[in-house]
Amino acid sequence: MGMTMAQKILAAHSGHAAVVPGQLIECATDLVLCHEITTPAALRMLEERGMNRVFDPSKIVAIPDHSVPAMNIKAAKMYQKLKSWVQEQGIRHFYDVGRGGIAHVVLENSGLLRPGQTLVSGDSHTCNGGALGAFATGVGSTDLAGAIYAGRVWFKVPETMLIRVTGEMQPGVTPKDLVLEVIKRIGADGANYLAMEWAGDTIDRMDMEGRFTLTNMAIEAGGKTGLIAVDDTTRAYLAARGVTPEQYTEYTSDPDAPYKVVIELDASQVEPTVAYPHIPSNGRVAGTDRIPVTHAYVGSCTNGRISDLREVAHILRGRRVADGVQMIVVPATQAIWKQAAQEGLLEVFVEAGASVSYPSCGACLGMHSGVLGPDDVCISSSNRNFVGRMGDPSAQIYLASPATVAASAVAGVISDPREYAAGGPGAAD
Ligand SMILES: CC(C)[C@H](C(=O)O)[C@@H](O)C(=O)O
Ligand code: SF4
Repeated sequence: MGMTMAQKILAAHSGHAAVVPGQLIECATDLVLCHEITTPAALRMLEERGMNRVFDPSKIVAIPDHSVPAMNIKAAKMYQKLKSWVQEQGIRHFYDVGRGGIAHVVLENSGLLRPGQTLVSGDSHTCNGGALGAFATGVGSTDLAGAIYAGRVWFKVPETMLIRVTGEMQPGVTPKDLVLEVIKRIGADGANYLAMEWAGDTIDRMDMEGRFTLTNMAIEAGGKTGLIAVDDTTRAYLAARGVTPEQYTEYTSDPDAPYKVVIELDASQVEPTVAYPHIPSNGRVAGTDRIPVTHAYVGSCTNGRISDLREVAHILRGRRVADGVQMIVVPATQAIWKQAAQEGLLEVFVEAGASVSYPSCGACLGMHSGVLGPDDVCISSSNRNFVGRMGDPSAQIYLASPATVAASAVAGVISDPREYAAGGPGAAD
């Protein structure tokens, strides 16, 4: 019996020639990503036991991103804790405020995360990194403490769900719509503890940014991680970041790999999709109900990348955000912010009446910089629409692609972005 990519990576990190789904292994971690929300708890555990050390300072990547710049004293203390630990332990890969941004997106772009590696972090969207052919997953603070101290974690080897996507996406349809469609089909627990491996000609043609959007949302279906095999697109992406093929290992699933389930998706049949409150699996076709919105948010580790911002600018150029709608655009990292500025995208957003914010998780999880009030209705490019996720529990969150968010911001009601192709409603020319 062959092995899946997930099995092969885990076997290589646990000293076994082969592993089988369900097997408990002790696995070496190549990278540990640390942010200021969950790391302090892990550090406290280690300190209380006199175990305050790191297994390898060059394999820890520290990036404050959730509550930065600090909005209150508690947040300032968490940031201080991360920063003082970084200094005390000689951690080299520290992306301070002003030099980083949302951790998952900073990491994917850094050249530090490479195919064949294992990555853990105290953050559920660590699965994002799986688009690079790495086994990347979120862990709790106790496992995080173990990883920081010993560079090892316990895993149960997951079974794999193969999602084979074929065909051309219609214009106006994006990877976000594909992943919302898959989660709608399988349910928010449809991939519980499964590795979600994406393949097929649609994925082969997709750029890395779109692939990260797919693997990022594995956790919204309960997945242990998302995975995409390395191809020329991945290799070129890594080469552009100075990573050479000798620095990584490519794993692919065997033809007779034991997939638990195979999902077939015809991309040409997928429409712009919106996940209605309060669960990401509650997808419907965008614009079916023209629901009035008070807020529009573009950002997060799912959809705050440069290609997302370009799509938003494409719709906003020459148009205005509807009166009564507060739109915020949050480039995911400093580098993306700079790129967006150079391309004139930020000017388009400001001209349209949107507010451009500094890179952070703030609005995505209702911490700062865009918290929703009672009964607010937000169309969001993020990944979670749980009760209270972005602020008041009575607020309603609808998840969608950046294009759908932009179209809805202009219309003032949830809309199909295909109506906003050049020359559509409100266009300047
Ligand atoms: C704060 C953090 C632990 C959390 C997570 O793990 O996902 C956050 O990033 C989120 O998206 O809800
Ligand atoms: S952007 Fe949102 S989903 Fe991503 S890590 Fe930050 S809070 Fe979590």
